[in-house]
Amino acid sequence: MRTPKSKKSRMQSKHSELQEVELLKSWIESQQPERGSNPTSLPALPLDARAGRLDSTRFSRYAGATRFDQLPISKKTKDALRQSKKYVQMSDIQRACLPHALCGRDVRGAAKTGSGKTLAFVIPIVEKLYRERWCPQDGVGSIVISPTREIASQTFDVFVLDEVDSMLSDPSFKQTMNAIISQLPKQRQTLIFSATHPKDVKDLAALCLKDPEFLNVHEKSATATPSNLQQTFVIVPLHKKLDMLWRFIKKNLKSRILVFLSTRKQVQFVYEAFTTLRPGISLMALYGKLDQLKRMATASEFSKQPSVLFSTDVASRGLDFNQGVDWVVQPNKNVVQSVSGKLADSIVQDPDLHGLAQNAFETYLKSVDKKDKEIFDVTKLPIDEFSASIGLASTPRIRFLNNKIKSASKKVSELSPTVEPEHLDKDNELELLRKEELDLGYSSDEEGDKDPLLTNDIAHAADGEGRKIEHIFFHGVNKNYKLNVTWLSKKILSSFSNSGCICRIFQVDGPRAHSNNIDIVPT
Ligand SMILES: Nc1ncnc2c1ncn2[C@@H]1O[C@H](COP(=O)(O)OP(=O)(O)OP(=O)(O)O)[C@@H](O)[C@H]1O
Repeated sequence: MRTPKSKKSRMQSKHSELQEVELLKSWIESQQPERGSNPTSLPALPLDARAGRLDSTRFSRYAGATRFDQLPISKKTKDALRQSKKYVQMSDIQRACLPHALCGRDVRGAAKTGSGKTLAFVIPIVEKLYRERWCPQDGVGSIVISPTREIASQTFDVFVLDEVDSMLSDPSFKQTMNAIISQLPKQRQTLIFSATHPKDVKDLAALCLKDPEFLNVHEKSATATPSNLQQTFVIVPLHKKLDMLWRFIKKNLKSRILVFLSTRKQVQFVYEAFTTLRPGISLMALYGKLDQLKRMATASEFSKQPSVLFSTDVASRGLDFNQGVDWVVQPNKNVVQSVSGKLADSIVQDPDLHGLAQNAFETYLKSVDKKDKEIFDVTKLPIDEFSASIGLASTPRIRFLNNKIKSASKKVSELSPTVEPEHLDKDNELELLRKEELDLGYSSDEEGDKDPLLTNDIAHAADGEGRKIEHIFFHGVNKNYKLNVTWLSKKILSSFSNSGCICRIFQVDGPRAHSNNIDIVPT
């Protein structure tokens, strides 16, 4: 137990702190880095160079410092950094930002994720509050806003926005942030940090920074991730994703695998479902609605042992998992085991799991629908296969999706040319399901989103006169989709115009099948 300090020693330490503060203020003031400069481009200070007061009027330069102990920061901070043994040399973003931030300037810092941005703002905050002799009676001295509770700490003299790019991607966060900014005192130091610097970030910086220093230490880098992070991707059809994930986990039972899923309900479902199937590795789940203590315990537990952490994007930025996360991807389509059968069995026995599967299904589709519509089209997803792949016996009816499909079909019929009366054949009117539901008889393992009318992968035959017949089959017709014959003819003509064949189009609608022959005349 530490013995309480006597009044005399408290006075002495207060006196030496005040002296230190005066020294720090003079040092900082006299050696301010040039405005607009990037300290990393200055020559490094010699290793044995003296730091601090050099004589009665001169102080050492701190722009260009490479080590923490060359900076005008308090003994307390230096001791803490030294004790951790880890923090000796500064990272690039720290070398660039700290000299400007320590002399009270607004800073906009951009550097890759994991490059040490946190200390680049924590040290200036702590130091400023120390030099100002800030105490609890003075109220809130600094506010740090981070996108997740895990990395946020509530500390108004210094205002920090960390991971601002990630925060701005959430409209509700943007609103909250604007409300906070409108309440801040005009006199303040503001530091903004991000891994990327899109227009949103620049606009916000223009709004809340005064004469800022912009320090981008990785601007020549093509990516916002560290160069030693190996990135691989595997294209997996939606309905095979769970199988692939299961296989991947089973192959990496000694690893720490962080799995991001689009929604909380998906996390809950995959976590519960895989727990039921017992993969042989400990499983964990992390999402925003979990109690904060549980979230922190989960994140810390994950760092300690081989495990799989299913998470929403609550863990996607700023969380520092001590020992790193391993991930090896070895996709091999032929050996992918199917978990859907096992899942279907589990779901039959467990109504709760059934409810979770339905929620996961619906929220996944909604999450896709929220994405960039030019790239992601929820109506093109193979939803029946997806539903079966997560163990559901029948595809749940999703109202928002049905409405979308209806309006998509309306657009198709509006876009297709008007049918001339003589071409209309009521008996043979074709009904078309939406494009992605067309099935040309590929096995269920076939992937891709092929346009059946443009593919040559169709059955061939010949008619009595030896003319080649191309057969096109449509399956699973949805009554809402009416195909305009003229439109279809044009589409076929564009594909087979030189083939001189007969196109025989089959619509297979349950037990009934209609066919419609269209003669294609060689052009
Ligand atoms: N100068 C340093 N020397 C050694 N380790 C450091 C140094 N600065 C930071 N680190 C360590 O590097 C890791 C990443 O730091 P930090 O979380 O601050 O990065 P970041 O840029 O904020 O990342 P993100 O964008 O993901 O939040 C942490 O484990 C931190 O302790």
